[in-house]
Parts: sequence; C-alpha cells; structure tokens
Amino acid sequence: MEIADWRKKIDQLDEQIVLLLSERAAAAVAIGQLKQKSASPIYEPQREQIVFDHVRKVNPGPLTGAQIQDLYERIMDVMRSLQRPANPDAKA
Ligand SMILES: O=C(O)C(=O)C[C@]1(C(=O)O)C=C[C@@H](O)C=C1
Repeated sequence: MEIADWRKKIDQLDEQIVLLLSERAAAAVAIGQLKQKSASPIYEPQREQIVFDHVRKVNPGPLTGAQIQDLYERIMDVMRSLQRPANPDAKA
C-alpha cells in the first residue's frame, strides 16, 4: 500500500477509536455520578493498576506494555477530569 492508503486506514481506525473513547468516557461519567452520590474518591489507584494490568495482558503488539500503559495513564487522567462534578462536560 502507498502512504495515502495507510493514511486512509488510519483515518478509519481513528473514527473507531474516537467512538470507543466516547463510549468509555460515558461509562466513566456514569461511575463518577455514582461516586459523587456515595462520596467516594474519583481517583482509585488500585483500580487503575488493574486496568493497566488488563490492557498490558491483552496487548497484541507492536506497542510495548510500557507504551500501552503510557496511553492509558493519559486516558484515565482525562476520564478523571471528566468525572469531576464541576466540569460541565461531565453532564454531556
Ligand atoms: O473504575 C473507576 O472507579 C473509574 O472511575 C473509572 C476509571 C477509568 O477511567 O478506568 C477512572 C478513574 C479511576 O481512578 C479509576 C478508573
């Protein structure tokens, strides 16, 4: 394939990634609302470690485990900011 073909593939994959991230964010917002009701902390490092272990386990490569974890550290950082009640985007 030519570069243009690979870029088209990347554009299509990005559409799927954005949809999945949006779905994941909606789940995180729902969890955030439940946490707010029960006055539970937003940041749960033990749960985040489980998520890291899980995504590293299912990672088929070529990304390394450390690279996958880097991506998930950023993803969960964004999820936490979305869960904060003061954030109007959390209600979307
Ligand atoms: O599982 C939770 O408790 C969540 O709030 C979701 C989530 C995540 O995005 O996976 C976000 C923040 C927490 O620190 C842990 C995990």
